[in-house]
Parts: sequence; C-alpha cells; structure tokens
Amino acid sequence: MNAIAHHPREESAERRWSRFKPIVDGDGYVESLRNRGVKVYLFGELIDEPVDHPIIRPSINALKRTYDLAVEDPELATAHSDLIDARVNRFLHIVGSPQDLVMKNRMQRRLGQLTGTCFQRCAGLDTISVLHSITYDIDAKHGTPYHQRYLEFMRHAQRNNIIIGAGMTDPKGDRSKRPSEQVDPDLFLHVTKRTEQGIYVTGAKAHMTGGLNSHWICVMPTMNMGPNDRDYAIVGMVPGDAEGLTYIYGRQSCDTRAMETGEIDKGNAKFGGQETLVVFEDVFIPHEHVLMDGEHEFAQDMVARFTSYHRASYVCKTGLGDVMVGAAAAIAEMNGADHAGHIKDKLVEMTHLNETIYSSAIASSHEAKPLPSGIFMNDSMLANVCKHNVTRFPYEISRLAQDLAGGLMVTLPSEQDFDHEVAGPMLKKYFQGRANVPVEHRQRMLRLIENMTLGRNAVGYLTESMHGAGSPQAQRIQILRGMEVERKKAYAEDLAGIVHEDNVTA
Ligand SMILES: Cc1cc2nc3c(=O)[nH]c(=O)nc-3n(C[C@H](O)[C@H](O)[C@H](O)COP(=O)(O)OP(=O)(O)OC[C@H]3O[C@@H](n4cnc5c(N)ncnc54)[C@H](O)[C@@H]3O)c2cc1C
Repeated sequence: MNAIAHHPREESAERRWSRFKPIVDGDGYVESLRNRGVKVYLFGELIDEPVDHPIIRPSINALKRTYDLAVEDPELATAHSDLIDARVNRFLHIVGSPQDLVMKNRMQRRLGQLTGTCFQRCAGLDTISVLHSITYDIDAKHGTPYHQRYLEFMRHAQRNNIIIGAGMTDPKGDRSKRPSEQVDPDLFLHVTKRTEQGIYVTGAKAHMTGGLNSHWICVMPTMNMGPNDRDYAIVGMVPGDAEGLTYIYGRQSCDTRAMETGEIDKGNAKFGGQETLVVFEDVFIPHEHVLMDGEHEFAQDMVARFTSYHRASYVCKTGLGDVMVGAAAAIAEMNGADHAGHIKDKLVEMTHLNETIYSSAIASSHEAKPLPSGIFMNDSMLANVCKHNVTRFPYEISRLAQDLAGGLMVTLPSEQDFDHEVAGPMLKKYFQGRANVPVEHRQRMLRLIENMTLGRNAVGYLTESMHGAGSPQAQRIQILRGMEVERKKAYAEDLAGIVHEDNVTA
C-alpha cells in the first residue's frame, strides 16, 4: 500500500514551498518525485511508488532528459532570468524576446530527437508565459494583486528548478453547454468555498500531460466564460502532492509491453509520454497562489494567448519527425531497398512535410510582438498554421515510414521467440535482410517505427498532434478570425479595377 504523506489541507504557501529543494540535474529530478505519497491508480490498483513502476518510468525518463540537456547544452536549454538574476532551465524562463521563443523552438526539436516522444514540459512552459501578461492585464483593470503573486511564485519555481504541469482541459461533459449549465457542476473545475486564507476547488483536469511527473499543477479555464461562470474562471497553482488530489493513469496502446521481459519489443524502452486524469476534491489554494478568481472576461484571452504559444510549441513533433525520417531511411537500407528512386522520393516527402511544420513554428517566433506586461508573444496566425499542419503531417510521415518498413513491422514475432532454441534460428534465418546487417538491428528498427506509429509513442506523435492544444477545428476558427478576408478582397478588387459605387467621389 501507498504510504500517503498527509499534508494539512489548508497548508500555507510558505509551507508548500518549504518541501522543495533546488534540483540540479536529471537524477535530482527523479529523486524529487520519490516518497511524495501521491494517490495514483493504474490497472485498478493504488501504486506504491510511481517512480519505480515500469509503465510510468519511461515518462519520467523523458522529463529527466530536459534536466540533463540543460547541463549538457546550457546555451540551448537554459537562459538568463532577470527575475532571480541567474541562469534557469529554459522550461522555466519567461520569454523576454523573439529570440527566446526561437531558442525555445530549437530546444523543443532537439528534445524530440533525443526522446522520440512527448517530454511533457511545454504546456507548463507556455502557461508561465501566458500568466505573465494575463495577471498584468487583470490587475490593470481590477487593481488585483495577481501579477506580484505570479512573480513571487516564479522566483520560487526558478530557484527550485521545478516542473509545472498545465491543467487546462476540463472533462467538459455536454459540449453544447457552458460550465454553469452542466447537470454535474464538477465537469468543469470550480470554486466550492472561499475563506480568509484561500479558495477550495473541485472538479477534474483531463488528459494532463506529465501530470504525475510535475511538482506543481496550474489549473486554468479551458474556454471563454460568461458572468454565470465566475466560479469556473479560476487560475491557481497546486502542488502535485496536495491533499485532495487523485491521479488516474491513462492507458497507452501496447503499454503492457513495458511489463514484459526483454527490451526490443518495447520499441523505445527508455522514453514514453504520460497523460493522467487528475481529480480535485476540495483542494485548497492559498490566496498567494490564486492568479485569477472570477474575472471571467479574461478567460477567452487567456486561452487564446496560451494556444498562440502552445500551438507553435508543437514544433517538438519535428524532432520526432527527424527520428521517423531516420528510421525509415535505416529500415530501407536494412531491407536493401534504399537505392530505389521512389524510396528516396518518399524520404524527401517526409522531410518536406517535417520542415514545413518547423518553418511555420520558427516564423511565428521570429514574428513575436511585445505585450503590455513587457514580454513577447509569437504570431498567432502562424502558430495556428503550425499546429494545423501538425494535425495532419505526422500522419502522412507515419504512413510513409510504414510503407518503407514493410509488413514485418506488424507481423514480427516476439523477442522471446527470437531467443527460443527452435524458433529463434528459424526467425534469424528468414528475417535476414541485407547480408551484413544483424537481424536484431532490423528487429529494433521495425519496433521503433511500430512504437511511434501504433504503439505507446503514437500517443505523442499522432493523437496528441491531433488534439493537444486544441482539435483541428479550434485552429480553423482562429485562422478564420485572423485571415482578414476583406483586406484581401480589396487587393484583388484594386488590381481588377473594380470600383464600388459608394467609393466613387463626384
Ligand atoms: C495526448 C494528449 C495530451 C494532452 N495534454 C494536455 C495537457 O497537458 N493539458 C491540458 O489542459 N490538456 C491537454 N490535452 C487536451 C487537449 O487540449 C484536448 O484533447 C483538446 O482540447 C480536445 O478536447 P477533447 O479531447 O475534450 O475533445 P472534444 O472536445 O470532445 O472534441 C472532439 C471533437 O468534437 C468537436 N467539438 C467539441 N466541442 C464541440 C462543440 N461545442 N461544437 C462543435 N464541435 C465540437 C471537436 O472539434 C473535435 O472534433 C491533451 C490531449 C491529448 C490527446
């Protein structure tokens, strides 16, 4: 049984921070997750220590890589923070320039190449950027103290080098109804009680990437809110081990392969993603960690700014795309088909699609503009184009990788059969490709492609690309809003020599 460490529910902000000590590297990060006593269910059981669970550990390894990269390549993965006058992990850096955004994109691509999965830290990074400007704007209108609270939170966050998860998506119940119209009010996270010390919230956050692997969760509205939704217009910071939180771990395709002996059939034995349903039962948030409480008119702007940052963050998928291109080229070589013109052409097509995603993201960052709070936001139209490309191109890249892999990708027998005294020699004889390539290399490459297109990491490469940061229609709505069709009609009419009667002067 899990030894649940009970923190008092009404814990103060100061006491919450006192549980942390600065994390220096990846090993320190893994240690920081131990003995937290979080309540997590997986396969109908309460898990004793998530850090050591074979299904959970690869997702922790992916986040560990973000810490190790900061040590290995500080230019890429750290930045100077004026807030604490020190270098901080780039995932905790508040973007101060277009160049910061460009560097963020480069780091995201690099981490995609290194892990081949979702490394779970981008939504939190984009949340802290949004909160800088939103808290500033709310204070300017209402005279609230949110911005100073935010800056104080960020000082602690940067000094302790922690991970913040983004809890934006509510379960949402009936999609045709607003939060306050749902039959069950808990289908959107909301305030249940307000006291002198803080607020209590109940509800859930769905699909939370790296939820369990985060030290803090930021809860925030998932959509625009009306005057009746005031109790749902909430932003607050909650420690991942707060009293009243329950995590229920999301299954991933082929996840139980992580429980098998052997390594090859896992495809990517080291790294994986993670999504959890996080249930909040009267979870307390002290005022110091409340950054919006009822200012419903800012919810829409907050979501729009978050998606602007976050839709360009899907540039990370180009790192995974690089792995896919590499895997497809490698398997074609192992199969002895790499000389064929159509194979080269398919690799060119995959690369073209991948770089198209990259170009929209990086252009969005270069085109960033300052906000009143003093930080920069990337171009929203180009970010939406980037994410919309991401909802499609990884599927086509995967299709082409599967084309080059051949059918063996889905009919390959198990690693145990390869090790068997009778079946093993048969498999090694009949699955030999190019003569100088060990059969095991072919096996491993096929399993990697399977992993990324059908297995655990297809969550990160495909379905997250579809729905993460909003389903495709959400981008089309933003593109519609920003496409300025009247201005474009005027260009066309001008060249066509069309003069409208009401514009003709006598
Ligand atoms: C792998 C993964 C990781 C994620 N990580 C995070 C995370 O870290 N943090 C977080 O907050 N969220 C996260 N998300 C959630 C993500 O933002 C949502 O999945 C996305 O917003 C879509 O919401 P939904 O899944 O509830 O789908 P739905 O809202 O049910 O959408 C399904 C379909 O219905 C359509 N639809 C929905 N509502 C309407 C409507 N009112 N009218 C017309 N059509 C409608 C949509 O366009 C879509 O086609 C993640 C999602 C995935 C898949």
